[in-house]
Amino acid sequence: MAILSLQGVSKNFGALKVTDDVSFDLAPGEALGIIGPNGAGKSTLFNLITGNLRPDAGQVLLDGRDITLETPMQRCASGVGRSFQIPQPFDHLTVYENLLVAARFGGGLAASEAPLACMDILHRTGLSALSDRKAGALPLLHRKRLELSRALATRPRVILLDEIAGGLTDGECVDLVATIRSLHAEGTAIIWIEHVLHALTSVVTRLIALNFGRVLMTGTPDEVMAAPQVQEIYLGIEA
Ligand SMILES: Nc1ncnc2c1ncn2[C@@H]1O[C@H](COP(=O)(O)OP(=O)(O)OP(=O)(O)O)[C@@H](O)[C@H]1O
Repeated sequence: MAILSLQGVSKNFGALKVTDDVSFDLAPGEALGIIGPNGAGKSTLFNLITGNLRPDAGQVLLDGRDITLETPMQRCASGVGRSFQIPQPFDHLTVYENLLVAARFGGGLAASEAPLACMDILHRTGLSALSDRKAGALPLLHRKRLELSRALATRPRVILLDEIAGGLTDGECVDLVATIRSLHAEGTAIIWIEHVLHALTSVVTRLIALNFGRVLMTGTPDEVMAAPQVQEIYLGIEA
């Protein structure tokens, strides 16, 4: 059974149809990429999955259970974690405190077990040495790492990554990809929105191309990237 399913999900902002009858299944442990031009509705799709937005039509299912009307907090507790395109840490808290909040209130960890779990995650994402630093003082790479760490601290079974590699140098990107790969290897299901295609396609086994809120194409990364309609709309290449 799919861990996550979208069934005919649509969302309008006024007259603008931002998500248009989107359906797909995510298998347990699958790594799925989502691509599409700016404004295609990628982040909106994440907001519909996490409950930050309610769809106008369609259903979101987790483990076959309809969660369409559940709050973001309920979905997080059920195992849906996310990172935001623009990192959203509590700037006035330290890196460690940010994780603690995510682990206690998002991941439901007890006060006795959360500290060790947070230190493990910080080690894994390369932030241990910065655990006492205020989140608001971190440079971009470390803010991205913190965003990923916060998502991990909620103990997700499905993690949604929104442009986590954007703005990083090639070297920084390699490290981040290694962390995401290790998550995938452990069996965490991943949906990753990314414009840095070489990073994305080095991890995901399936791609969905979105355009004007609709699924334009689904397939292996090679199939989707080679498709004339994808090249035309996404890469600006005339077919
Ligand atoms: N809360 C909102 N109210 C009105 N319009 C919105 C809202 N959120 C997004 N939009 C519009 O919906 C469209 C899709 O936005 P979305 O952020 O989902 O696109 P995206 O594919 O993630 O783009 P990008 O690659 O630039 O991040 C855009 O035209 C955007 O301006």
